[in-house]
Amino acid sequence: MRSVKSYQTSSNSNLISMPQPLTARRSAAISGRVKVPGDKSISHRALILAGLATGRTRIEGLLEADDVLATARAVEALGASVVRDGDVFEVLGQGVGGLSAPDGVLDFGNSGTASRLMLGVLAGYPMPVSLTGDASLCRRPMSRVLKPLMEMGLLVEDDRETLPLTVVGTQDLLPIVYELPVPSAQVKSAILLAGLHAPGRTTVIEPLPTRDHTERMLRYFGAEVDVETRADGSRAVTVTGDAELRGAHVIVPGDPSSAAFLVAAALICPGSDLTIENVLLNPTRTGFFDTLQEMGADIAVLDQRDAAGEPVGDLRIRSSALRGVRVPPERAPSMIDEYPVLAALAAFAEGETRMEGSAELKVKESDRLAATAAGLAACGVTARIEGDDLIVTGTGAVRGGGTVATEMDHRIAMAFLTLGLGAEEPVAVDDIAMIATSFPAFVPLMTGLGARLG
Ligand SMILES: O=C(O)C1=C[C@@H](OP(=O)(O)O)[C@@H](O)[C@H](O)C1
Ligand SMILES: C=C(OP(=O)(O)O)C(=O)O
Repeated sequence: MRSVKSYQTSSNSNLISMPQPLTARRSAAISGRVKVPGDKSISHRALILAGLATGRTRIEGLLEADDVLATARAVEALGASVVRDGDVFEVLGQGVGGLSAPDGVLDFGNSGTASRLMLGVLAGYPMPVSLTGDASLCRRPMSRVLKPLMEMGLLVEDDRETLPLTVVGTQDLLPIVYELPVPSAQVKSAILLAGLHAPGRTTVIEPLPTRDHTERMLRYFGAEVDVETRADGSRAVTVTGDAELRGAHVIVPGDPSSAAFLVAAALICPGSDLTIENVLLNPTRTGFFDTLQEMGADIAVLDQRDAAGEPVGDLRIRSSALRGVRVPPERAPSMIDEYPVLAALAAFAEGETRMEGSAELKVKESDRLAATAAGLAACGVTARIEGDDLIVTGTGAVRGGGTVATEMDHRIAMAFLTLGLGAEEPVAVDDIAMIATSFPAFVPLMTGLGARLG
């Protein structure tokens, strides 16, 4: 058994390291049968709920990437124990309300999800806790979670709205009804986690459905959660407070946001025939696959099944000629992390792809609208930003030949390495270090399937 405290990660140390550039070259078929690592969103939630549960939780398939290890360390720093036993992570939780003050600052590295969800947890504890992150995370907006949590009773020192910050929670949290001003599963989840400590019912109203892993997993651990879907498609999610969570057995399915890069590579490299096993197919996460099917992609879903409360299946992808499409704004939450790789694919399609209503992309690890448009321009692809929309003009072929600035963003790095596998000239990215935040095995896994990366 090994405690997570002994895991060293590359991104959250804030050490200045040398950039690690990498080049992608035009590749032949991407073929074989693979599994992608565990879903990042579900992995964060499994660790957090396990820490808040009484008794032992066993987590199979946890994503071992820097973002998730930041959550694991925070859960440990707050008094739960997290140990690895072979392929399974075992968490001994302290119960809702049973966590204790950490010795030092909680460092969330590059992870928006870890920091925002933990702010929701900390709202219920009357103790000062300081949170920080890397340069990218310290630029990202925290007011979106602090505002509702302050309505519930959280205090924030110095009125700060970005990390680093110090917060003090309370045992007397107020339950609230809160309508999300931005479609964000992180904000919804932070409020629901705080609601576990509040007496009565805490409700989050979401005009557009966002990923619902927190709701599903709260129920799985024994909390009372009601979801009402209204005629206009909005959802009211209510958690009943003073909840008790019981340790559970969680099985984390493969991450569709990581699978997206493999799918894209198989679509653009001629002669590919790739099967990805055990991919999470929760409908709040499948907007990318739906869009690809509209673009003419040959993707078959095989053997749909249930894995501990989440739908999963195997995907078989064969290389395909793609056509440009309009991606409507209401689809954005179900594919929010897949826009950079969709934009890369759109470059290989015939005709224009309009990705509408992508404002949230501006506040991710980088401004992904700007970084994607700049990367496409560096590769000779015509793309423009109109307001919150990204428009890519595909011609069926990509020149490549450029160096892409990844802006400390793992998804920009992986999207442009993928694009390079189909481009005429090699495509370099300036730094692959941040890939470790979500998909550390990306390069060896892709290389094993036939990708020319080096
Ligand atoms: O709740 C989650 O696990 C996530 C929600 C999304 O962020 P927002 O809530 O900011 O949209 C997504 O971009 C992120 O990668 C993971
Ligand atoms: C946006 C992402 O993650 P987070 O918000 O957790 O940093 C992502 O993984 O693309």
